[in-house]
Amino acid sequence: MTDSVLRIGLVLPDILGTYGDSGNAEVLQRRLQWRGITATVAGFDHGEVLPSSLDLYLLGGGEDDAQTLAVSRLRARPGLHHAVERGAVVFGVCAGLQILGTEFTTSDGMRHAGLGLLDAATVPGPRRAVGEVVVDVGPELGTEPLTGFENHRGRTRVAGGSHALGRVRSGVGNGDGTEGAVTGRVLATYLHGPVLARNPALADLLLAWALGTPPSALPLPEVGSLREERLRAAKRGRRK
Ligand SMILES: NC(=O)CC[C@H](N)C(=O)O
Repeated sequence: MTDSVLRIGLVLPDILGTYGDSGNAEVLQRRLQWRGITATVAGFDHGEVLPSSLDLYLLGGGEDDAQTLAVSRLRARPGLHHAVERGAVVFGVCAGLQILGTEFTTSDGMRHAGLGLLDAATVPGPRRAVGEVVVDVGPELGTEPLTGFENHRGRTRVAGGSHALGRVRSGVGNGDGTEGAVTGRVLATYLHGPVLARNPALADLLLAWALGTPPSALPLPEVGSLREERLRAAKRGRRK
């Protein structure tokens, strides 16, 4: 972070951003603003060059074709890799998770190289995973349980260079009981929502990484009660 302004970039919002994932940028910006910290949000469409100088990058979800186009654009230029080498924070959702991994196979059986920023490989599952998810976050990150909505066919195996974000209490996630993947400051999940609106602790974890220090507490009781309600709803609607 330079000049006391945190710079947030939406990566290819024209093709990656199903289920309002671009709203994650708004959540981060607003949570900083409430603490008196200025943040800028800029979107970089697929015709534009993605700068490597930003503090925090967001990748949303997308259909198979959209994510195949996205990965070809991102592999053609080293912007995101240079940013990660500089210590920037990267947050991916669903297709974003799959793209950040080493490789993914789409529903048509085509295998595509990923960006290799996470040690995670994705193959199609037997059916789409659709519904509410609750995730118990691993002790490495230690935030409260996450809630979100998933809609994906891919199943992801996290290997030794990354660790899972957590374990699913309900829902499918990666498909083997785990959810998401993390390497350093690159973190990804299957959860839509926008997930950072539903899980402020995760938003603040990303902000702590980007700021280099945990942001001040932000007591918003209504956000807490909404979270409790969603956890209860996920329990009631638990999938078999
Ligand atoms: N919601 C998404 O981003 C879907 C990702 C991917 N196309 C899948 O179906 O697995």
